[in-house]
Amino acid sequence: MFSAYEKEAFIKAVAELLSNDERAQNSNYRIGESEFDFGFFQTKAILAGEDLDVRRTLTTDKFLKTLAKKLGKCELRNLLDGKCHANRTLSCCKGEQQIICNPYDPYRSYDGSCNNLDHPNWGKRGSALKHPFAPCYSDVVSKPARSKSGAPLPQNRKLIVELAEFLKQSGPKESSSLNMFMVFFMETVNSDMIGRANKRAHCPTKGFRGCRADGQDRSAFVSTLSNPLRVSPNDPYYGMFGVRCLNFSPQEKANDRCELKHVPERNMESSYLDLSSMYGEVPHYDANGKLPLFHCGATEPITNSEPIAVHFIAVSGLFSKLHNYCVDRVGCCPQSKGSVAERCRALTIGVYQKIVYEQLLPLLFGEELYNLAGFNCEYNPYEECAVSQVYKNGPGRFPHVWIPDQLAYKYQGKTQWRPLNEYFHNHESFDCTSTLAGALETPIETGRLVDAIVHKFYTTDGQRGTCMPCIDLARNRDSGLCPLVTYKHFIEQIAGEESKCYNTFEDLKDMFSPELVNFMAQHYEHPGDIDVLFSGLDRRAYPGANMPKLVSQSACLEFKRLKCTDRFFYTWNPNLGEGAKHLIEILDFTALYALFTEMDEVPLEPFLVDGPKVPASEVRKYLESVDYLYCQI
Ligand code: HEM
Ligand SMILES: [Ca+2]
Repeated sequence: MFSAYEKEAFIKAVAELLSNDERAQNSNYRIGESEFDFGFFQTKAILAGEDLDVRRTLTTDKFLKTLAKKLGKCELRNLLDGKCHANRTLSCCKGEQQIICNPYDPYRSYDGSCNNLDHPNWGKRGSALKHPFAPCYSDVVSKPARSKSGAPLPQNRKLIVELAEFLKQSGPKESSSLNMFMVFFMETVNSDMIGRANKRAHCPTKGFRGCRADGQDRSAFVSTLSNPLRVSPNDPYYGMFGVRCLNFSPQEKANDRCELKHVPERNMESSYLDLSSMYGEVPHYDANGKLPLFHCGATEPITNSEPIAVHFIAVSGLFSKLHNYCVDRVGCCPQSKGSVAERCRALTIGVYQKIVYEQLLPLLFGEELYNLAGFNCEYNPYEECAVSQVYKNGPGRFPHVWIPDQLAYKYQGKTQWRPLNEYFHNHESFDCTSTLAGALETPIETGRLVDAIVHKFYTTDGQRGTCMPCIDLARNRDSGLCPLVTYKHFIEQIAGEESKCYNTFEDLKDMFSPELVNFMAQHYEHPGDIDVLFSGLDRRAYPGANMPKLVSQSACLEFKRLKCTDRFFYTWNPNLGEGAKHLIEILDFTALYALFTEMDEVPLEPFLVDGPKVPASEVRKYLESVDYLYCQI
């Protein structure tokens, strides 16, 4: 029957793609310009070279959904686990596009291809995330997981609102010395390793609707491009506005080889930490090798990303400005060989990787875990550079809870506290130095889910917004992630730790406070039902770490893989000159602040509030004294 199912799947896939294209053209299906969430779920276009991949993925998806109806769960699971036939693919997938690499090319590609010479596709933009173990869809292929009893999991928005209320009442009250600059830098890193892939059509859109513009109900124009979240009429916040529906867009999978296996989502960035979201998919420089820059140093791809706060632009702008600064310096050298743009790009990426691995990660993980994790690896060409599906839709989103209600804006030496949502709109009305200076002074929020993310995220009128943790939970469930305790066992196995079983809610006391255990017992049927997103509520932590234990273990695995599988990682990139190596040692955020902002005093510890500062002029003077190094990059 396989070939009949395949034919049927192909027809369904083509029909869906055609209908998506039609809907992208029809304004009834699109979120309108006057609506608060215009742009929030924006979709990229399916480009000419990507057509076939998208269609094959969708065909296989339809095929697997048919199998889910015809086969028993056990049979289907064995098939997708590869236990019946190795590497089985659909017949429509014959013929693979070959990428030819030049092993002597001294520079990275822009899409990540050819970083691994034996597997040119590894880490490339458009590749699949990875399932470290089989997902837990209730029908094995696509339907959301259910509770042990078979009942649906707790209702999304209700669970999040009640969790927010619980944390307000009895959550931990400690404060942190980490600042929001660090969070926006982490967001920059995140956007470099994971690119969102909402389901696409051939023309880009600012988002497809699932809800009516007034939010009071689902829209008549709901389609496969949207999957709106329900809100109860008794909702403590949205109830009074009559909002019963929140927009939400499902994401695209990536199975371009039509494999019969568990299929993860598509990553629209290269996985490598190569500033791909800043540099873009193809080189784009002026005649001198400089990046054309917009407000706060935004490159064109950064200008086109949404939803983003002006801080995110300003942080990535520090790196694009470094690129251009380098081009200016190299231009003054008596002789220079090779592409100036590419050598400055390699330097900029080197500085950025150094900050991530030598400054950010030790601070997040604490010394013990940092040393335990084995970041001192050598280049490993045998492992694929990929981000895991569970990290992306579960523990990797943990830093969202650090977002506060208000962020400081330090204009002409005076601090104003402004609500979060303001920074997402009219970016050009913000002064970039004041924005960054404010982020340095704003401590992260710990232990609470603030109204600015639970009710008013991305609002334009200060009242009606969307619910970011609800979107996170919806992503967790949509992508079929297995429960928290399953993931915990998986990590424990890797870390060589002992595992215990969780049969009763009481058993959770090793990782949750007694009050939280109570909360969970009131909402879930069984401890084994709790969603992995709540790994962020783990109260255990490694000594000196700034993240909960399970989250930091998860992040460790990802960052270790991204480093050790990168042939051009700055510590072993043979194509960096002596000047570049030296500059990478010298340049950090203190230097970038001194060079590219108007601050009189710049922080020595840029990720901490109230850290020590030094006069920017002194830093600049020192940096000028090493300008000669640019001639040897
Ligand atoms: C103020 C800072 C941040 C804002 C406003 C923000 C906002 C968002 C938004 C709107 C999404 C898309 C949600 C969806 O449709 O699935 C998202 C996704 C995500 N965020 Fe954040 N985020 C921030 C910081 C961070 C940080 C610091 C991290 C962790 C390093 C992070 C990790 C993620 C991950 C893993 C995803 C899913 C992948 C993706 O869609 O890019 N975010 N974030
Ligand atoms: Ca990248």
